[in-house]
Amino acid sequence: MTDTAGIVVNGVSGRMGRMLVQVIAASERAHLAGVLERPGHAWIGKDLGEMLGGAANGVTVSDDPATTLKGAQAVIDFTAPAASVALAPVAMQAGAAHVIGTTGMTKDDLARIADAARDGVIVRAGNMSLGVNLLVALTRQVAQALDPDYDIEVIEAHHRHKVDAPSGTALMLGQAAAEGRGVSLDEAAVRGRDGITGPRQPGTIGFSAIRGGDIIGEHDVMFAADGERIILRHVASDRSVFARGALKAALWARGKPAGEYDMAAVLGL
Ligand SMILES: NC(=O)C1=CN([C@@H]2O[C@H](COP(=O)(O)OP(=O)(O)OC[C@H]3O[C@@H](n4cnc5c(N)ncnc54)[C@H](O)[C@@H]3O)[C@@H](O)[C@H]2O)C=CC1
Ligand SMILES: O=C(O)C1=N[C@H](C(=O)O)C[C@H](O)C1
Repeated sequence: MTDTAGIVVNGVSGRMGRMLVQVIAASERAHLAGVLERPGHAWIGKDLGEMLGGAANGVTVSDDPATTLKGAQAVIDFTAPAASVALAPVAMQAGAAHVIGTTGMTKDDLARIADAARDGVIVRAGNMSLGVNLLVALTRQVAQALDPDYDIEVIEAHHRHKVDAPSGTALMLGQAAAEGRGVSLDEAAVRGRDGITGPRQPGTIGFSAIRGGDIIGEHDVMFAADGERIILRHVASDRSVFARGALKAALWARGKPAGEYDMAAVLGL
């Protein structure tokens, strides 16, 4: 146990928190060093194994990050923007890497995370899967290769519980398309259309979001021109792809210089 990396999971009762507990349990290189939930959550002070519907496992759910992170290699955090922003300096102070999968951050949230990363290692990505990070690289390459008269549209679909749009992944894909084309995403983005919108403005990058049922996460990048369309697609059929990527990031972070990294760095893409 002691020669494996101690990993703390934040937001342990959530969809990703539960998946991370399973992925860490299956890993030969990591063990669960602690679990966190938000203050006031019904699981605080309870045994994690019992809360998950099984036998007691001796891991108590805490709402005290500073204490729980002592001695841990990393904390993996798929929660909410305010929670991740608040945790970042605490993780840095504890000497733990902070792996952030949380999406829906504002520019101010991102600036605060970048600020915290001056004191330690943060790995942050809107999507931790290998497949999506490859798709990001392909999107940049295709956008660079095509003339600007190929209209770029990013279409994403997620489950009914998702609270942010466009998804973090869609924004990564849009950013890659903008970089490939040599434009600013802030200037090119068109987010959703409704009513008399007028014809499509040349050079824009459109975003559309679908929400429904239990869709785990689907992303298309469409390059549409007169006479043809190219569509790059990723479909996640199991949340373990995100959790495995996050654990890989947590292990990769060991000994890295302070700074904010993305999954392209972790995966060597
Ligand atoms: N980057 C990636 O690969 C992925 C990112 N996500 C993102 O991760 C986030 C969470 O997604 P889900 O697990 O589906 O949501 P969820 O709603 O199922 O879980 C969120 C958990 O965070 C907890 N939480 C909220 N505030 C907290 C605090 N202050 N301290 C500790 N825990 C706190 C909640 O109680 C809940 O258990 C979302 O932003 C989602 O977009 C989800 C999947 C993959
Ligand atoms: O909320 C989710 O579920 C997901 N969120 C991430 C995003 O916003 O892109 C990644 C994945 O698609 C699942």
